[in-house]
Amino acid sequence: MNISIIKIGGNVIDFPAKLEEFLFLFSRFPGKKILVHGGGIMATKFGESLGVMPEMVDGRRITDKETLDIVTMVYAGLINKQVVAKLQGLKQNAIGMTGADGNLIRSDKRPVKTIDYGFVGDIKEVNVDLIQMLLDKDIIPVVCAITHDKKGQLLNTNADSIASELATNLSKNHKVNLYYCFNKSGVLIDEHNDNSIIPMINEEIYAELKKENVIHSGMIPKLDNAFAALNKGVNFVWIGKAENLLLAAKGKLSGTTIEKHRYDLY
Ligand SMILES: Nc1ncnc2c1ncn2[C@@H]1O[C@H](COP(=O)(O)OP(=O)(O)O)[C@@H](O)[C@H]1O
Ligand SMILES: CC(=O)N[C@@H](CCC(=O)OP(=O)(O)O)C(=O)O
Repeated sequence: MNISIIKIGGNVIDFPAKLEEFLFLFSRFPGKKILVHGGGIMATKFGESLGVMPEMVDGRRITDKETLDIVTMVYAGLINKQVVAKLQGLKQNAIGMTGADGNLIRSDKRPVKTIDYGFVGDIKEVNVDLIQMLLDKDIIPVVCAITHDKKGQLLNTNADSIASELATNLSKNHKVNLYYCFNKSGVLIDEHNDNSIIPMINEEIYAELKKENVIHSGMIPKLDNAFAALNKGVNFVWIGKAENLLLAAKGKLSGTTIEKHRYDLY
């Protein structure tokens, strides 16, 4: 089976017109598909309105008890259910899920090393049978950034990592394409110039551009997840603008394609 995993983040979700447009394009996306969403911007705003200030380290949210409650309400509640309702309105039979639902994604609380991330989960197991069952029935999983430890504890897990792990686990039995949609045209040479797209990136170019600080902040975990997926058997990984999703699906140049190692280093 060919499966497409499509991820959207806070920069699309937080703008109603962009979200509507994206969901319309998603509804037109052909074949078996899964939507993974974050919503970090909304969680930050909602937290701040309740006096809970965000703390991020390397693109990951430090998640204390109050923050876990907030992200659960925002990701698993408001965003997930609104997205599912909108997809139903577009005649897409979507089902909203956290990692706890049907034991979809089990994770371990990240061990404390130099930093205590709190209730943040690192993914250990994906219930691929459940996804297979849903896709076989033409039901579209809409997966949010909340997982569980199977001992009763919910955990906050970066949505880029969820998309990458779902893709990797499904690629053992299927041909999987992974699309990271965000607010820019792709990985850029100048992040303020949407025309400066790097059409293809491999790990050598990535290392170089990271050293030069051309690639930084949220793009680092995104690319780490993208390369991890490709190296573990995912067929195709793309990073680009949400509105170019269908162009990417048709193989038209529109964003950044992740490439495997091309050269041996002597
Ligand atoms: N070279 C680069 N090209 C594009 N974006 C970059 C680059 N370097 C850093 N970024 C930043 O990474 C961000 C994307 O990461 P993130 O905010 O985590 O995405 P998402 O919207 O999926 O949550 C961009 O909005 C941009 O500010
Ligand atoms: C542990 C961790 O950092 N979790 C993320 C999950 C949401 C997310 O990934 O949202 P975007 O895709 O919108 O960035 C967070 O709470 O910000």
